[in-house]
Amino acid sequence: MEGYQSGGFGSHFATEAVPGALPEGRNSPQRPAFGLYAEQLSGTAFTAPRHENRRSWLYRMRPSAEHPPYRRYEGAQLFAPGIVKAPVAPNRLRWNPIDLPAQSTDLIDGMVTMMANRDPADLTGVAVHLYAANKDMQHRCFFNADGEMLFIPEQGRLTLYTEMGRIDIGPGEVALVPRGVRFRAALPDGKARGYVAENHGALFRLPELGPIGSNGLANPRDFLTPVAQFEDAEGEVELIQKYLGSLWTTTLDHSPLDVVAWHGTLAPWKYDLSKFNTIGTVSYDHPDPSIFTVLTSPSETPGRANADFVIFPPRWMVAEDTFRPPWFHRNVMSECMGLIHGAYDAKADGFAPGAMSLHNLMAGHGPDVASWKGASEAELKPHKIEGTMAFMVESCWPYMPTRFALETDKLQGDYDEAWGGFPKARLP
Ligand SMILES: O=C(O)Cc1cc(O)ccc1O
Ligand SMILES: [Fe+2]
Repeated sequence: MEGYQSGGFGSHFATEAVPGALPEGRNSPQRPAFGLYAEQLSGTAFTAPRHENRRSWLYRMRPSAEHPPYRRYEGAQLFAPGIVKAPVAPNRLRWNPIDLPAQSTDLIDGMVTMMANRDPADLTGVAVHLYAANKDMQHRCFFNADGEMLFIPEQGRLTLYTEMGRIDIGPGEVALVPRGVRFRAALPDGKARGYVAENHGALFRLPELGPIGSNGLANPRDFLTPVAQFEDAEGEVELIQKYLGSLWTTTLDHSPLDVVAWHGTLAPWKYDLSKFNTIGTVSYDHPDPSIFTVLTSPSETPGRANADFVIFPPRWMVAEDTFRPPWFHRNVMSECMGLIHGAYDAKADGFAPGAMSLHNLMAGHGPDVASWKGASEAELKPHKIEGTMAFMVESCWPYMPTRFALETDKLQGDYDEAWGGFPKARLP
């Protein structure tokens, strides 16, 4: 845990990389130490209720206001290309994993937007991207004005050098970079592949626990926030941002990762999914997957999430007289799924690590024929599902796939066959 603060999800953190850099007793002294510039970074409206209010104060070597105008960024052709305007077919979709790039490609140029819903300017909705990269971001940084980014690695570690400190994650861990926070990514394994959920709406938070009580699911203290770490670097640095759905670039004469100290409640973090306290039935029936919610972004309608980040971790299955895998269902919410490793208990075939699926609202789905048959005939002993980690980004807004998602040869043309050939029920 060296290099991280474990004060708990959403805590008020305080950290300085140089002793004396963080002001005491006020946010904006007349002359901050060492000539640093004080800057407030808001994650919620100034007037958001206190328990939801998130902001941090950054003490940096130059104000981030000092930059030339942005112009359109012409790289990363598959990142935020805009959503196809054509009517969206009500079909279930599934994609094989994307290839690692043949040319040298960093995280930003290796981003591939698969689907999104709502316009980022509506301050709601979510976009889901894949990434595949084989090069560190060199002399360039990125930030997302459209939302917070949840990184979900599937292959290869990521080192995220952010304005607010450094985060190292690998497959099985996730990391969040708040809206607006600049970062660059290095790939310690030389290559990396994974998923990103980009949330334009209310900030991800831990779900209410209701009758579960005061412990369980993702426990607040397992979220790790970096300590301040900065770069005092002159020389050209390209700064790219995603803003209202498109990419923009400008050139600075220094690294924007020059925050020497910061304090506040808006901060990046990482979380090891193996720490999730998974709760399930110890009697009968398969509970709704909301019981596996790691993070939720509420919409304005109570109980109806703008985005839920849900995982399907290793767990004991003990339910008696129960069809144990996910049941057949039609959901008013829309479900985008991915797989980090292992196999998913509702899909015997065709859903490999790195793959993605989309079951939009009212699409009938559930176990494929082989999973249904296996689970219907299985002897119901206690059984441990091991070595797996699938996830879902569930949203109340139906997803629109991008043109790439609809045209790529990774799209499985035969996905509907997963549910072909169920034997008809025989009535007495
Ligand atoms: O469709 C899926 O595989 C995800 C899912 C899992 C589950 O256990 C119950 C409902 C659900 O949508
Ligand atoms: Fe589902």
